[in-house]
Amino acid sequence: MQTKPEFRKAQLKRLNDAAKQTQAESAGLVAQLLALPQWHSARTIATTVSGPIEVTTGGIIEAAQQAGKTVLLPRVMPHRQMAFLKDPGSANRVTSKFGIPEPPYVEAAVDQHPDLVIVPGVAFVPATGARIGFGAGYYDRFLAKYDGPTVALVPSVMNFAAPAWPVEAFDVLIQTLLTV
Ligand SMILES: Nc1nc2c(c(=O)[nH]1)N(C=O)[C@@H](CNc1ccc(C(=O)N[C@@H](CCC(=O)O)C(=O)O)cc1)CN2
Ligand SMILES: Nc1ncnc2c1ncn2[C@@H]1O[C@H](COP(=O)(O)OP(=O)(O)OP(=O)(O)O)[C@@H](O)[C@H]1O
Repeated sequence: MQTKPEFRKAQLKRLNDAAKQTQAESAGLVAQLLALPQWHSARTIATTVSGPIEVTTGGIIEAAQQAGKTVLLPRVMPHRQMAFLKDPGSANRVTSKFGIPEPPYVEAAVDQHPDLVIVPGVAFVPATGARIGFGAGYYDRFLAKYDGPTVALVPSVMNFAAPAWPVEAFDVLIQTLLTV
């Protein structure tokens, strides 16, 4: 089996090649999310601002706002921690050195206990909930301390019948995986 870094490198190439397909699949995955009971009962939702190779999250953010839910976005912090902060609106996000728009750090806007966390990644095994992300362990660290519901939107290029990477003890399984 490939190591995690080897698998991630090959998978990132596949994600780049499939970017248009992933964009095309996003609306259907978001529609499934909006039908979940976990979505309806959540007052606060943690998601991300998606990049070009990820499932488009703009529709999630809009739907949450329209439903009166609070949108929380991650900000990368020292020691590979993430703070989830209330979305200040697209005009007030600050682009990190990794190119991801993030909320500025405002202590009063931190909420580490969202009612629902939508987890990004580069590959998933829907049958088991296994996930591999971009490789810094941010979500694994966060989810280790989070006990609420988790969901991932899995486009076809990220869908694996079995893990093609080593699943380790600290890898947190995702509870609900939505597929095309
Ligand atoms: N749209 C989106 N936002 C997200 C994530 C995501 O997966 N998608 N994240 C999901 O986690 C967090 C940011 N994730 C990151 C993952 C890796 C690196 C990274 O590899 N940076 C350096 C290496 C740094 C290091 O090794 O400490 C690099 O690219 O060289 C940065 C941010 C929070 N925001
Ligand atoms: N709960 C944790 N506490 C401390 N370190 C952790 C924890 N979870 C993962 N790590 C560390 O994070 C590093 C990256 O893990 P891994 O390669 O699984 O990241 P990933 O799941 O792809 O990334 P991410 O979760 O950011 O999307 C590993 O070196 C691992 O030791």
